Amino acid sequence: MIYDKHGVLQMSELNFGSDRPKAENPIKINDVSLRDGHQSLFATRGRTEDMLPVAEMIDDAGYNAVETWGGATFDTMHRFLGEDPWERLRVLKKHMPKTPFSMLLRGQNVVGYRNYADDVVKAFVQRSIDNGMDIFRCFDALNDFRNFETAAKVIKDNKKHLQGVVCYTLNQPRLGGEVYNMEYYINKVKDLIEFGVDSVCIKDMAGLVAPYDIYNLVREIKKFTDTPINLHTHFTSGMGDLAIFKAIEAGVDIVDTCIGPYAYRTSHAAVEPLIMSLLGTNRDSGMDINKINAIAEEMEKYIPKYKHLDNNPKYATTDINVLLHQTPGGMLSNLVNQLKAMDALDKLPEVFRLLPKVRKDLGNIPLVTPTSQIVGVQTVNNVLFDSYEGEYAQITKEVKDLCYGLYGKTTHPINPEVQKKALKDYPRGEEPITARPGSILEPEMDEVKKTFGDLAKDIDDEVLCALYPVTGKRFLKWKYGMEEIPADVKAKTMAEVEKEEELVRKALSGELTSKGKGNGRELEVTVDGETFTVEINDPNGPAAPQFKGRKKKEAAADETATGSVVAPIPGMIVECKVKVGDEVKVGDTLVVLEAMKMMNNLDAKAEGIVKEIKCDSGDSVAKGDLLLVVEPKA
Ligand SMILES: O=C(O)CCCC[C@@H]1SC[C@@H]2NC(=O)N[C@@H]21
Repeated sequence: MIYDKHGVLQMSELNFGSDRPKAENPIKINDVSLRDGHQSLFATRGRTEDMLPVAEMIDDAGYNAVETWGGATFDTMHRFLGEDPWERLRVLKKHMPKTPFSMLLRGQNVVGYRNYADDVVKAFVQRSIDNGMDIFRCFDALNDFRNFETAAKVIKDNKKHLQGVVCYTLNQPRLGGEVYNMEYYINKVKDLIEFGVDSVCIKDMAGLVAPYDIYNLVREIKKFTDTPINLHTHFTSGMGDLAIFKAIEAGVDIVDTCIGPYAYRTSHAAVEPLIMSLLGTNRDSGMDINKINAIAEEMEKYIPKYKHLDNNPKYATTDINVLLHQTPGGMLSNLVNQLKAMDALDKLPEVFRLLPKVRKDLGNIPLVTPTSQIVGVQTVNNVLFDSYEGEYAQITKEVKDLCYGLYGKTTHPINPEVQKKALKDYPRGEEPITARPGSILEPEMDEVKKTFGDLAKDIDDEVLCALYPVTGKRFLKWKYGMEEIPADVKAKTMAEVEKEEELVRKALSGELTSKGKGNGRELEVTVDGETFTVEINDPNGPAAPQFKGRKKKEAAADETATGSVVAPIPGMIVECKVKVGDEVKVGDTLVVLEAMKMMNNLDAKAEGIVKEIKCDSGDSVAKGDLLLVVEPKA
């Protein structure tokens, strides 16, 4: 008896434990907290040390699989956290030997933002397997499955699980093109099955799928295949839980969830209500809610370390606007941060307004890493540079590559005018290719070995450098003690986090004096001899104050001097292409600047001789920083 005579639910009567009768067709549940959960909520900054306390508990909870790696984790770990991504995989595997590990692999883009050569893809997948990976959720941002071929072969040769992904997106009716419909998705699923995948994932990376749409889609798929179907959706619009429920009703086999503290907003449905909602039904997961609850309570303890990374200033946990701009959560927070750094946050509405147009220009592609980044950043460039140089004045290298066909086949043809502009003087030629991109890319691993020499001590180091040459090199110097890990990269203890929170509290209550950043929103405070900058958000507003870290001295840029080349946007110097004394002509590339993961060539605007160089590979630069001086020809 679950209800008493008044119809009131008697919780004590429910058998919450995993010893309850097994359901007819139990839903299989994945946990994605340790990868997509913190990627979606906390800019992928989750540290291994905060995963270990729950690792064994998660391993014991009866999940189908646990997503521990891939996506943006590889990038953020070595770049921002000073952590070796391979080591995380090994350590987690030691603590979680029972549950299969799953990773998000961006097909030929691996865990980066461009298509890599086949030898890099092979080496990466092989080392992932050797280090403990079991299930490869393999996707391509254009749904061009030729980009799976190289990775799939290694996965299959090693008898690991290949989960093929169809990226789910919506039409933008205002802009025409009704391509993303039932027929499209059914054909894509059929293509995957023919490809030989072990399971299929419908990946709704932005949280767009409506409950009845997924219901109908799963029903249709179930008519022609027994291949297990996995739904991955985000909560963002608020439809996530409803979509999962309808998919379960339609017979979906596996769903992705997060544990409470890492769930909702731009992340995923929480596992707890799902387990409870299905209890006693034919799709009961069989999982023990008490075990999950214990994990949630442990995870809560570490949230103070990450709360400041949650950029959402709103009280609402849902955002229906995502159905219009369709930008995945991970990309949204990136856009906001970058516009902030450029003092251009007021341009965000304009970026959202133009984003669908840029998406259409670039072939009406799904927006998922790296295309979300490529389209988002190009839109930012169009907004910021448009006023004085016309649309597409600063085209990123990745847009040029996309126009050339280096990412694969776009859903619709690219706007010919944009394509022509992008491919002007493109080094591989001005005529786009139609072949599988990997088939024309020259091998890269030998060059990596030569370039990094003794610094890369093993194949894992080499693969890291192949994927991320500049930040990879910097990371290896930290790893082998050749350079000190900067303070803002090092992990903070809970005591330090608490001290920072205390500082912010004091700053807000007026106990600390402002050293006047002018606008009254930043305070410089000294505690125990250390100087900190504390950014104060509107104390009356809903957002928490943000701790910004140790104050850095920055040289003022000489923006006015003739021949000065300054950073037009903040970013990181990848390469300075010239040296002092070089003669340059208009259009010659002087510097390659990475901004928001995209490469921008900064070209000479006038003829002259390079007089001074003020930047080096790996330098972080702010907007307006002086990079070099070119003395104009008389
Ligand atoms: O924080 C960083 O700088 C690293 C990640 C940046 C890009 C992420 S990757 C996942 C998400 N999707 C995108 O297109 N961009 C973000």
